[in-house]
Formats: sequence, structure tokens, C-alpha cells
Amino acid sequence: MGERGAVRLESLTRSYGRVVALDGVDLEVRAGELLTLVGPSGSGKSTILRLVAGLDRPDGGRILVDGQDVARIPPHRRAVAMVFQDYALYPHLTVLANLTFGLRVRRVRRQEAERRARAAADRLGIGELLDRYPDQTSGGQRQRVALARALLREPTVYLLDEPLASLDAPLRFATRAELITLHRELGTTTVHVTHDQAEAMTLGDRVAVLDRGRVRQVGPPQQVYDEPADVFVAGFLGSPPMNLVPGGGVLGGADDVTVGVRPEDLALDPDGPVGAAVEAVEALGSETILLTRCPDGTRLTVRTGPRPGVRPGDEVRLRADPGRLHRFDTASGRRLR
Ligand SMILES: Nc1ncnc2c1ncn2[C@@H]1O[C@H](COP(=O)(O)OP(=O)(O)OP(=O)(O)O)[C@@H](O)[C@H]1O
Repeated sequence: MGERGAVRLESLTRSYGRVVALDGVDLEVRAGELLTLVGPSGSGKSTILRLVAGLDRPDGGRILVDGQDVARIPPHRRAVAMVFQDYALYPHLTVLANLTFGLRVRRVRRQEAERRARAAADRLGIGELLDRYPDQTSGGQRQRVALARALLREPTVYLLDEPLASLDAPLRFATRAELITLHRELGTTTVHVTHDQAEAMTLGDRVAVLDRGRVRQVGPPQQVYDEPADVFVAGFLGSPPMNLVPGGGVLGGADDVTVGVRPEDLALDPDGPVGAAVEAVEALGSETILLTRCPDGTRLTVRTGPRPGVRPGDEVRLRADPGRLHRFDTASGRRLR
């Protein structure tokens, strides 16, 4: 199964009036992989999914699934299943009927459709809810119904558009782990759109970072985090974001270079070369975020352990891990090493 479902996007463009949603997207999703698609609001993530699902057409470029151009294949005949952020369940149908609907359309006999629906529901832990209507279930349960419905399509590609977005933090955490397990068991190609930093880092085999309709970088999450290809990716992946100092300033550097350092790569050190005043302290329990300001006006965010014993107004000394400095060409924004 893992050998099917390779998706290739070539020079994909799509505009809505004067809004350029996709500005030449090239992206390869390998058969069987889970690719996470991240980017700011409006960067084109949902547009990519809709085009692959066939719910919308590109202005230019090609979409290949297993080497085959899908342009002329209507959505219901594409071997993809999309899960929407709002789940898009039929409100007037029970959970069971929501699950069997697609199978019945494909002329699967009622008994067989119900047997498969029950199996999918059991797998996702919603076997008790089959007689309820969607509005009689919680957000997390609805999300499972939507996933179960996608499972029943037995697609070669899953397209998940922020399926965890409306879940609260603990449920999100639990469901994220389940999605990873499910993907491991099924081995089906999956493209997962998310806003969430933790999902971007943990969910996928690779992450693709999108900005204004263009792919800025694709790679294993840790690699993209450690070696962002440009200042956009550097500032986008990671929370709080990387400190970026044009000209290097207190971090040292050259005029035409922007130097970056992540908050966790700045340490409080009484002998540190950089002096800064603490402006705010965010105690997050397991860690503390310090917002500091240097005499030259540079603001540096520092991530440190719990209870650092520092208060707003304090003067601190900081040391940047020299092996963890990032350098970007200020003019182009591209990484220098
Ligand atoms: N049907 C449409 N009509 C007009 N503009 C659209 C349409 N669909 C998308 N757009 C515009 O295209 C751009 C990309 O939208 P898209 O929904 O793909 O972004 P996104 O990255 O998924 O954003 P979000 O994270 O907010 O969901 C946005 O500027 C959006 O306003």
C-alpha cells in the first residue's frame, strides 16, 4: 500500500481575482509519507488541498498522482479523501448514516456498508455514537467521525485541513498521537495542514513551509528548524520565534548580514558578553520566556528554565551559543551557511 499515493505538484498557480493564492508551487509528496504543510494564514495551504482533491482547478501547472495527471478526473473519482477543519458532516444524518453515505453512493450494499462503518467507528473509538446526530456529539467526537468517514473511502491520499484546530489542548495532544499511529498502521500518503507549531514539528516525516503561495523550504522538521533556508522560515518555525538582528549588532556580524539566534540558544550567564534589561517575564511552568532589551535597542527573547529568579527591570548578561548562530544575507534573506 505504501508504494502508492505519490503526489507531485508542478508550477501550480491559482489566483482569485487579484489575489494570488498560489504563485508557482512545486512540491513532491512521497508515497506513504506524512507531509505537514505550514504557513501563515492566507499562504495557500487550503488552496493546495482543494486543488489536489479536485474541488477547485488550477490556473496553471500540473498535479500528478502516481505519475498520472489528474486534471480531467472529477473529485469523486480521485482516490483522495479530505477532512475539513469544520468536519463538513451532514447535520440531518446520524453518525452511522454519515459514515455509510459515501459507501452507499458507491453502491456498496447496506449490510456491508454498515459493517465497514462500525469497524471504522470502533477503530476511532466512536462506536457508541452511531445513532446520534452530529450536533449531539462533542468537537473531538465529530472530528473522529470525519476521520472515520475519510478512512472508509480507502483513499491513496489523505488531505487533512487542520483537523485538530478546534480541539482543546489535551484532546489535541492525544489525537495528534493517534493520528501518528494511524498513519504508521495504514502507511497511506497524508498531507496535513496545520497552524500549530507542535504539530508542524512532531507530526510529519517532512514539513513544507509556505509563504504567499510559494514553498520556501521542505525537509525533515528538525532539519528545517536547525537550518532554516531563509529569514522567513527562521521566523516562522519555532515559538517564540528566532531573534533576528540585522547587521548582527550585539551578536556580532557584518553590515549586510542578519544574524539569528533561537531563544533557547541564549543563556543567562553572569560573564556573558551581552548586557540586557529584562522587560517582561513569562513563566510557563516548565520554562520561562524573558523579553529583554539591549542598550542599543535590540530586543532579544530568551528561553530559560523554570524559576530563573529574574524580574522585570533586572539587568542580565547573556551568552549566545556560538555554534547555534544563523546568518542570512540581509538583502535576499537567504541563509549563508
Ligand atoms: N474562493 C476564494 N475566493 C477568493 N479568494 C480566495 C478564495 N479561496 C482562497 N482565497 C484567497 O487565497 C489566499 C489563500 O487562501 P488559503 O485558504 O489557501 O490560505 P490558507 O493558507 O489555507 O489560510 P488559513 O490558514 O487562514 O486557512 C487567501 O488570500 C484567500 O483569501
